[in-house]
Amino acid sequence: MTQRQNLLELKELRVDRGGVPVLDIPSFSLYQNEFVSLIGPNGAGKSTLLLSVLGLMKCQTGTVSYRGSVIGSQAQWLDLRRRTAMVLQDPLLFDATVFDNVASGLNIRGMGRGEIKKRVATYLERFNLAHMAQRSARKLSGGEARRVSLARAFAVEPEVIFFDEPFANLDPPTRQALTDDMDGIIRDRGIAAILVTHDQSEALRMSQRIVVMNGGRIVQQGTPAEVMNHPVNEFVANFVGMETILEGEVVSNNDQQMAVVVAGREVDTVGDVEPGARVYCCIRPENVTISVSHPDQKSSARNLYAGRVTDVASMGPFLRLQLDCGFPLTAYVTRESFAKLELCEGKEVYASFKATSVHLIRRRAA
Ligand SMILES: Nc1ncnc2c1ncn2[C@@H]1O[C@H](COP(=O)(O)OP(=O)(O)OP(=O)(O)O)[C@@H](O)[C@H]1O
Repeated sequence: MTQRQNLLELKELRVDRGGVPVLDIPSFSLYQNEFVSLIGPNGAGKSTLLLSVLGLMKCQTGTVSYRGSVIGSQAQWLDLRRRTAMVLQDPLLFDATVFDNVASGLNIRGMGRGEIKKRVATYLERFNLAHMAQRSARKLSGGEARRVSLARAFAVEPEVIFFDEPFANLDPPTRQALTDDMDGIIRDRGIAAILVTHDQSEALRMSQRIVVMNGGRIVQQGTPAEVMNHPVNEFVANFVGMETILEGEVVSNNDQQMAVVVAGREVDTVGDVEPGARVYCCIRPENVTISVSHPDQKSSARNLYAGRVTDVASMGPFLRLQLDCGFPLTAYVTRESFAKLELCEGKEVYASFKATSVHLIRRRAA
């Protein structure tokens, strides 16, 4: 197997703000072509981490390395910033035309006029802004302003891009369209990215790795399925909401009645994704029904699996069951049902859920 190339590396990074420690990262790496999402509650240190990576925040200790070299001098920080781009929640556009805003990063980098014109035209086109190139950036809607800010960031053709909540407060269709555009460019150009987001489905859809932060520390990191299905502690479990997230591949779609293969088993779902696509099937634990004998034919649940209880944990009025059905599945049962069904660890059960209970998210290519 080829070794993944380490692009950006943080070591022993500690940051204080207002005299209070807010970031403590013993080590963190971003690899070539990798898309990482940072999630965590307000004040977890996500934005501070992005600012520190670019040398925009004074660190008490620690190093930032890029392509194996520790960044030390001002010239090295400047070089790192020129190889990267950052998109913030507030688009922060200049009082100038859309064209001039998209060109601004290229002007700073000293690119020739002819080349700037060509480059800006390409990115205006990609973000569907060509028709408003001469409009004042001050007269744009929120969604249009975000497009300009994305076009400006991508126009410098960065090696790494950082996003700090770039789509917050946008309506879902606009958000979806922008993430699709952004995802396309990131893949085409092999750009590495770190996204700070409060939208977990966005993190699932876009990322190869999710990093969960709390109190200035990384509390868990892994593939979306690892983090969602195997939270390392109660904080992560509560924060991610403990859905079951299964990696699968669509094998058929007949009029939106779809079948997805997960760990060799078929899961029926409803949606519109083409066969061959890689997806996540997300199933909320409250939508899984448990029985100890084979349910009768009248059940409307299309998905039925024999499985075994592997773990039982208390969740307030419910008990949370971890099941092994050939794939991991989480279910909630009331204490009353738990007693009535005589459930316990090791018990053989049947788990069922409706096709409409499966929420599908398309996976990014690895
Ligand atoms: N200008 C500042 N001065 C002092 N402390 C600050 C300042 N900005 C942020 N902090 C503190 O630093 C810590 C980390 O904040 P940061 O903005 O990095 O968190 P975050 O995870 O990005 O939060 P959010 O999701 O709310 O944007 C918090 O405790 C915050 O109160």
